[in-house]
Amino acid sequence: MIHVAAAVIDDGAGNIFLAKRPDDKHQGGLWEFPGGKVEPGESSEVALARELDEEIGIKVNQVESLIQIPYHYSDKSVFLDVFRVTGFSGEAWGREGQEVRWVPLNELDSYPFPAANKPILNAVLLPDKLLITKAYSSVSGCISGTESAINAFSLTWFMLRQKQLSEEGYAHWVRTMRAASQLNNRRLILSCSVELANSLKGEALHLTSQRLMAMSNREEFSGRFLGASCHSLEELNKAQLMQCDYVTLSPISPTKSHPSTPVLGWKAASNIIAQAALPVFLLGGMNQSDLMQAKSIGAQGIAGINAWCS
Ligand SMILES: Nc1nc2c([nH]c(=O)n2[C@H]2C[C@H](O)[C@@H](COP(=O)(O)OP(=O)(O)OP(=O)(O)O)O2)c(=O)[nH]1
Ligand SMILES: [Mg+2]
Repeated sequence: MIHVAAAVIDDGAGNIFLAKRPDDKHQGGLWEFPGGKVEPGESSEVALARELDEEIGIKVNQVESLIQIPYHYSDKSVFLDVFRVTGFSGEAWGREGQEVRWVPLNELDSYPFPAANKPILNAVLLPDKLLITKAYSSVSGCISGTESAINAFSLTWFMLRQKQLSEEGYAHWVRTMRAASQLNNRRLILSCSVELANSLKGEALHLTSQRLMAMSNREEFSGRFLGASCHSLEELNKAQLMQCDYVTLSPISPTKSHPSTPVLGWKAASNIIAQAALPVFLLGGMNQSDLMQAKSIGAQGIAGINAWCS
């Protein structure tokens, strides 16, 4: 297994730094997050700083772990240890003659990357705080409640979970929310059947663990982001088999919405995340103050219904 440290660098204005791999190298001609092999005895962070100096001429002074991905190509196996660079000095350029580019977030998906990079893209495109709507009795109440939580916590994504609604009712709420002024420029994750999500042309769908376990092929969903609720390693493995783009892992701590469900706790969550090569949101009893700890055990971030109440 070749241990590689790679960097997601943003310019603070929503652009990500990419470099093109030379044609004659492994995965040549494809775009990459700059970085390279970790040398024996070197830590990933030290390797990252060395590689970014060598390849793109910047001095890194702050990084945050983003995601770790073991991947088996037919000719070699790599372990990508991916960091978000949160502080650096100097101006990034192609110091080895490679083509480089600052790419807007919404164009990242159109670049050809090595196959191992899909989870990195997902980790970059998904937020670290995810709102799951509580049950509302009217769509107008849902819109105003969701808008105020989104504004109060600067959220960009929300999942519309309304288990009390029929499929018809859910479709009606989605259409109404899409027409609503503030919510239509946030990213909506549907929580419904695959069939309904496809007919609503949803870009993102969250599966219950039952729907996940019943799914037989990723291609059943036609949108970009497929997520699923997981409560165990078995469900996580199924989510990875279905090439899910992210999962939620729950319940981490006791929660108002599921008071009698036994909790996983942080230790078990951390062990499950270590087996995950995709972004994991911790769910259940989470609130804002848990975000740092969640990231420190390798999670993408936190999700919650009651996490976003001031
Ligand atoms: N840097 C980087 N490597 C990636 C990405 N995705 C991916 O599959 N890889 C693979 C390709 C290579 O097999 C390996 C990285 O090796 P590298 O060629 O960058 O190594 P290096 O910078 O130390 O270069 P060299 O001294 O071996 O020429 O990881 C990515 O996004 N960034
Ligand atoms: Mg390299």
